[in-house]
Amino acid sequence: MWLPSSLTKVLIDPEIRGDLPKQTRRRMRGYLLDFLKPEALKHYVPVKDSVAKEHLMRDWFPNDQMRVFPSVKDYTFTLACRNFMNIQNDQDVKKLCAPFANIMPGLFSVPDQHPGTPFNTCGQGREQDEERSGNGRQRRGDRAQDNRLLVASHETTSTAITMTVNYLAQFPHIYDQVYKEQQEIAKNKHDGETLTLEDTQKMKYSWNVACESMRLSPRHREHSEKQHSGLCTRLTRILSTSRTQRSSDPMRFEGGGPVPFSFVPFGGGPRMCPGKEYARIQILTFIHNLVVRFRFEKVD
Ligand code: HEM
Repeated sequence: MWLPSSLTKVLIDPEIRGDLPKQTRRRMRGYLLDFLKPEALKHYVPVKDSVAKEHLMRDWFPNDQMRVFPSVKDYTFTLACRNFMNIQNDQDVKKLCAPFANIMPGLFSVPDQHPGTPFNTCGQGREQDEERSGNGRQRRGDRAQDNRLLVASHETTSTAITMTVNYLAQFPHIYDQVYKEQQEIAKNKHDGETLTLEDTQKMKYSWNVACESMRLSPRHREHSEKQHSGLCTRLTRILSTSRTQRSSDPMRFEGGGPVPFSFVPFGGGPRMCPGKEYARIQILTFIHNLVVRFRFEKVD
């Protein structure tokens, strides 16, 4: 059960929760926009492509069945560590992953300090995180900034990828069209050549499918609100996205796209999610590598 955001607000340490004063929020948005400009995105695509390949070959290839969400979270977490914290070594990513996994559930829990509760475990995760970065070595503000970026970029995109895989597994005729589009891109690559930003721009149908998966999943919306907790509560007060158009058709995103505010997984207006393009290339590189290598069906 999700707790209403007004309740979570009073429970969480503001530094973790990301409920920022207006000025800090603006500064962070400026910093992020710089980080996420097209030149930067261009460099992220080959990295995301290689990490997706490695991830699928290592974690998916040996298995007949996969639990998609936990596995995709490893992929997005590795990328967030590489892109935002410059942590390149897999062992270091793993070290950070455990305390971070403990922090996440505690952010949205009842403040019960008893051992074993999510809130208590969250505190321990945070201490480990402080130990990792060394109290003197990394300023508290910088660490909070890193944590916010990790939270904002990591679970939202893994939820979107999971919903897209779920959608593709449910609708074989849509899977076939995505496969065709991705094969078209794959067949023009030589061995070892990575995807580029231009390639992701050609993945129009696949992006429509990802958008449709996000739109059809109110859980996704709740999830991104949870993960961006404090960063994105404004829109929820005026819109219920789970009530917007419900019939399934990825082609609605063609041409001028759906009517304004009928599709708002990234919010809208001046506070619209600055990570949209980053999320788009992350989702598409994963889907590309998945569909050109695997056929899959839903077990549960
Ligand atoms: C599928 C993935 C994602 C979804 C669905 C999503 C969704 C959202 C939504 C709904 C908002 C609130 C917008 C509003 O209030 O109008 C938001 C804000 C925000 N998002 Fe995302 N997001 C995603 C990925 C990301 C990524 C990858 C990053 C960072 C790299 C990011 C960083 C942020 C930040 C910093 C804000 C606050 C912006 C502000 O208040 O000015 N998001 N996001």
